[in-house]
Amino acid sequence: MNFPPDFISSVRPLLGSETELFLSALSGDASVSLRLNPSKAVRNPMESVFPSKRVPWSQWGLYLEERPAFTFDPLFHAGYYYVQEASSMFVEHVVRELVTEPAVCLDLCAAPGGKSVSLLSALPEGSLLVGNELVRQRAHVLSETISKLGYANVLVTNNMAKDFSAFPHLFDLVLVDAPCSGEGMFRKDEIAVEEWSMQNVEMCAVRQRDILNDIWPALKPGGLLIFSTCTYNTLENEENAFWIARELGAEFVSVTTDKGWGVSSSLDKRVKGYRFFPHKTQGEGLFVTILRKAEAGAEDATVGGQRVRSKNKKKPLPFMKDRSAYANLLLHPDSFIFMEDGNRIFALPVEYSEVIVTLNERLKTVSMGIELGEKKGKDFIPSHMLAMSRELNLSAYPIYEVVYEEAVSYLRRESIILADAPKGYLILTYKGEPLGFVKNIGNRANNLYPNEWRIRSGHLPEKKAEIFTP
Ligand SMILES: C[S@@+](CC[C@H](N)C(=O)[O-])C[C@H]1O[C@@H](n2cnc3c(N)ncnc32)[C@H](O)[C@@H]1O
Repeated sequence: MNFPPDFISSVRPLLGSETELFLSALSGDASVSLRLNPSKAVRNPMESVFPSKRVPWSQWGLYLEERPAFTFDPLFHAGYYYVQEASSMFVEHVVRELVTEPAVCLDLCAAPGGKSVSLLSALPEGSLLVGNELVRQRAHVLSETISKLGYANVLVTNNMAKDFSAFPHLFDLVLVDAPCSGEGMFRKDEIAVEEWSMQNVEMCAVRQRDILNDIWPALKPGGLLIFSTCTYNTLENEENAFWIARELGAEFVSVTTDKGWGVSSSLDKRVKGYRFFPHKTQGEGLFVTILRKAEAGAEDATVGGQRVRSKNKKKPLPFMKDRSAYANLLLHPDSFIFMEDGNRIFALPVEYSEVIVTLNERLKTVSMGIELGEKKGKDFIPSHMLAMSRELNLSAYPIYEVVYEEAVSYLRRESIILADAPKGYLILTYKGEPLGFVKNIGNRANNLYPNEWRIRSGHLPEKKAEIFTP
């Protein structure tokens, strides 16, 4: 691969005699990995995934020997696993080691959702995750990723970092997986190579400081910031990490790593950080640093000492007093508060319902808790998010198990014919896992799979694309 000469000259001082090994690894093939969704993969243990070896810093990460056609595996769409680059899974290790109490967590730059997936599996039970993404279309991709996982303790928003200054000290943990120059993605993404320039590196470094400065007031004193990039240069990494500690007021925090993982330490003695280089670790380029915000002091000075509050306050949404119509949809209805927004019905985890409602009043919400469905006249149309939720009560609707070809046809949003099935709303399952709802009207079933998520390819692979062996 032809790397920009300025990029090569910028890595030489960092890597010295290892530069050639690094460049040759960066020209090689990226490894294929996925992380199982612990909330859904219970019936299919890790061992049932075809030839694979574990990602050592992750409890649920696996390397595959080849890249299957994931699109045609129904369990991929059912949220059984997420295709994720291995280095990124290090966030799971950091959170598991440092966060031991339920936490309110913000993943600020979250789309497409890889690190949110890691956070959700590692945060202690009883935590809340706010997954935020600035770019609207990408915020919907994030919501799709999170919905498929089936967690209820999540809010997905589409805001700028500074919008969160309306919530001073709300978050125990903030992850800023910052937009960066993407040098670590060079072997996966040719566009990242084409777009690389020193000016872009400098621009990214400045933008990262702006984002960090804007989000700082929302982090609790004593709270943790995880700052990460998928690039190698020190301007966006060590320099910015040092700037956070000095200018925003924070101390570096370490986590343990095993020598065998091949993780390198920061290239600057003033900074604690973790680096993933492709000639040393099996994964793409990554830099991670962790800082604890000072207990008191400078933090709010960055916003002029004022608690900035958004004026864009929507009308508060009412909680429903009569829960009877929807309670049977969930396995643990008493753990939820039911809420109506227009015709849409949501279930929010009791312990975070007020926080979610407050956030929803001031932010652009894409999804929250579990969307149960929509009222249309006398009809109630169950939502796809309910089908994906691990809270779904499988006895709320009749179940219809489909075979592989029917599952792919459903995921393409084709209308399907179900032999001997009752009329009305049904849950389609594949290998016992919910794929979504249909409304069976007798001679055919109306497909309720979300149009924007459908498999667009008409091709069907010769071999069933299935990750799990029977
Ligand atoms: C490195 S990606 C995040 C990847 C994601 N955390 C994951 O693991 O799947 C950075 C994200 O930041 C978003 N972004 C771009 N500019 C931003 C800004 N000024 N403030 C916040 N986020 C921004 C991008 O749209 C992009 O989705």
